[in-house]
Parts: sequence; structure tokens; C-alpha cells
Amino acid sequence: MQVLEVDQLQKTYRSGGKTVEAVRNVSFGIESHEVLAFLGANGAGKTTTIKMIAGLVLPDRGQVKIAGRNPHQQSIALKSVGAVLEGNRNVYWRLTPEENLEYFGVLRGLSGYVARQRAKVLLERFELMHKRSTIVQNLSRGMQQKLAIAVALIHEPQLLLLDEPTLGLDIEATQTVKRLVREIAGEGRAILLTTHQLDIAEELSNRVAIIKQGEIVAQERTETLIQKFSGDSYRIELEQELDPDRRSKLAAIDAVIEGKTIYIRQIDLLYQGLEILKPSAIVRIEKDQANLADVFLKLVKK
Ligand SMILES: Nc1ncnc2c1ncn2[C@@H]1O[C@H](COP(=O)(O)OP(=O)(O)OP(=O)(O)O)[C@@H](O)[C@H]1O
Repeated sequence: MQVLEVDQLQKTYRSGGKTVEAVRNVSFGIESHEVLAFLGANGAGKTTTIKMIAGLVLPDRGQVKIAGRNPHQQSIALKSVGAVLEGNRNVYWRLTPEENLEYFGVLRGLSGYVARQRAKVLLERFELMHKRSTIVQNLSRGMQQKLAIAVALIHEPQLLLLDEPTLGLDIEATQTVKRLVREIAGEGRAILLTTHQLDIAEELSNRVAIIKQGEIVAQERTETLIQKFSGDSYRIELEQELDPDRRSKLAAIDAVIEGKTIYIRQIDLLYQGLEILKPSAIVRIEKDQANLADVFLKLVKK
């Protein structure tokens, strides 16, 4: 089920006699169970797009639909959105986790009773029960981040907007937040994830949309995109250098030899190469595999 539809969004800022076309013809969608990584360099137009989705910035053209409703025409559409934007500013630092959850629950239209019940469930689930009465500013950064996500979920939204959810977290807290993101998508929510941490985007996303100077330059399943940018060559690492006879046989199939490392262009030549190499000891064979950071740099620098 399509939870978010963004259609031909356009936004131009005008200030001090200057105009900036921040977002141009941006379209994408996110289905239930899906994590879309929305990536772009600084100033590419991510925040403007997200603010238009969250109903905070009015588009000049185009429209947003959340669970079929346009947040700029029907504010009830925003009941289907939870957001953790700009760090964890969606929580009150002088309140406790329990108070934050209950307060935002009621603010989002829940009764006091339901807000308390949901707060309890979320505190358990996010392993914050033992800190429920500690004021937020005295919690660790990881706990604050978990609470920020819990608060965004209090009204059980279908769409979750997550901006840099793992920024500044240590390894353990990062693992926890990654697990939670997977679980939240697993229970059927759609997640829009923005981050400059491309390894995290690669791990968590099903699809990627890359924005450059206000325009989408790639939109694809994460695996497919990475595959497209990966080469066909193989790299073989040997335990010892080869004798001249094998070297010349390998050269005949266009292999490139650099010390104990051999590069072979494609899969059929790889098997011919392995025949020639027998019985030399092989340390590893690897395919030339791109990662999301390689793809991003190629597309954004192009
Ligand atoms: N309120 C505003 N008034 C004028 N220009 C703005 C305003 N907000 C953003 N911009 C400009 O619009 C462009 C897109 O900005 P935006 O904040 O959407 O980018 P971003 O991809 O979120 O960047 P970052 O990764 O740095 O947060 C930039 O050139 C920015 O300077």
C-alpha cells in the first residue's frame, strides 16, 4: 500500500532579491513496510522536501499525499505522520520520558488513558522503562534519540520521517536505532530516512532517491542501484607470486597481474584463470562491488 505520494513538488525561495530553486519537480512514493533513503549533499533540497511533506512549508506547485490525503488541504493527514527532524528537538528536555510520551500523545489527540497505556508499551519496547522518571537532559544521547523516535510513534503514524537518526551515537546505540528502524518498517510503516551516513542508508533502505540541486537524479531499489554501479571484474589474491609460465598464460586471457593480486575482466575468463592458477593457494576472490557511497559520489559529482 502506498503511504506517501510526492508528486512534482516545486519550491523556490525568494529573499533579499535572490531566488533559490530549492526543489524542482520532485516525485517519489513510499509504500508500507518500505524504508526510502532520501540522499543529497548539503543544500540539495532534502529539508525543504521533508518540510513540504510534514506540512511545514507550502509547495509552489505539486502535491503531497499521506495515506491518500493532502496535508496542505486536510490537516488531518498529519495524524498519519510522525517526525524526528533536526536531531531530537521533538522532545522536551525538562520533562521525563514518561511525561514527554503522555504529553505528546494527548497533543496528538489521544485520551489521557490511551496516551498512558501507549507510553508504557513504548517505554518497554525502547528499553527506557528504568529511565522513565529521569529528565531528558540527563539521559545519554542514545536514550534521547530512542525517546525521540518513541514520541514520534505515540499516535501510531503510518509514515515516519527520520532525519539523521544515528548522528552522534556510539556503536551500540547506533545498532539499537538501526534495529528499531527495521522493526518499525517491519510492522508496516513507511519510513523516509535522510542521512549523510551512507553505510547506514545502504543497510536500512529498500530504495534510494538521490536529490541534486533540487532534482531527483536517481530513484531505484538500493540493491539494483549498487549493482548498476558495480563492475564485472574479479580480484584474486594469491598466497605467493606466480611463476613466469602461469603469468604469460594469464596475460593471454587479458588478466592484469600486480604482485600477488590478479584482476580478471569477467566471469567466463575467471574460470579459465582459475584453471591456469591451479594448484596455487588462493587467499580470496572478490567481485568489484560498489557501495552506496561510490554510487552517491558518482551521481552527485557528475
Ligand atoms: N528559508 C529559506 N530561505 C531561503 N533559502 C532557503 C531557505 N531554506 C533553504 N534555502 C535554500 O534552499 C536550498 C535547499 O536547502 P535545503 O535546506 O532544503 O537543503 P538540504 O538538502 O536539506 O541540505 P542539508 O543537508 O545541508 O540540510 C539551499 O540552497 C538553501 O540555502
